[in-house]
Amino acid sequence: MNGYWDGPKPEPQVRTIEEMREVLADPGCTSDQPLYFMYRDLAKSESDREWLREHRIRYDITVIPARTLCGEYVKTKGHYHTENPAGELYPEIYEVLEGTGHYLLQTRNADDVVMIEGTAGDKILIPPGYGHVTINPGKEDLVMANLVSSEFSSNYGPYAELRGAAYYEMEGGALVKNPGYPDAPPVRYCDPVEVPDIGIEKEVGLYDLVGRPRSVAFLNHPEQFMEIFSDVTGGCLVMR
Ligand SMILES: O=P(O)(O)OC[C@H]1O[C@H](O)[C@H](O)[C@@H](O)[C@@H]1O
Repeated sequence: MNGYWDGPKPEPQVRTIEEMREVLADPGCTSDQPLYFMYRDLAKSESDREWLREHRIRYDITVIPARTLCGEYVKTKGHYHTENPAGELYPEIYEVLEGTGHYLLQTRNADDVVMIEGTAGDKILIPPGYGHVTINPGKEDLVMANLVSSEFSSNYGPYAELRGAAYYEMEGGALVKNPGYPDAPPVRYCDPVEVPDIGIEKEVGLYDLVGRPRSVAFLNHPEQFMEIFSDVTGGCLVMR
């Protein structure tokens, strides 16, 4: 992540293949290398850290090296988010800093499966109600940042039980249906978002939203933003 972060750099959390085995297309695959690196709860200064804490927001950077595991592109483990006090599931927003990301979203009962491709500068919204996996389908590292409520936690159980997301992306780009989801519909495709109303734009880095309460309020109060988000995705991402 050198070049994308000039603040204090903590030790990353590292995902190993052992933690990922149950969600891989080939659970018998072996690798002695770490799969991806998560630099969580970053802040460039003490005053930024205080602001992030006050507004209950976390900024993270994740680095996913370009590799395949027994023919499957390396991806994140996959999780759903918990509910906020208003009963809405927490959303999240990503920014691609380098490389290409395939964000594979699915509803809790997998009756909607959506792929969003992002390259440098693109912002990818994970709306309330969707779980997500990020895949690096490229030949270079995928470096991405995210803003998310510091109050949320990740629920990995449903992905683990069904052995991953509804589809596996294999080398060359083929999407192979996970037999654990016999009724999953075909993948739909949506685009990255811009939400100029609240200052989320391609040329504005996510970290630049630190210090702008209006830009990040949706992360803790998604229930107040459902219409805006439905509009900016042209209805492609259904708010649930
Ligand atoms: O938690 P995983 O499914 O491994 O996905 C990895 C990512 O998850 C969340 O979005 C976190 O906010 C990121 O810090 C992390 O990099």
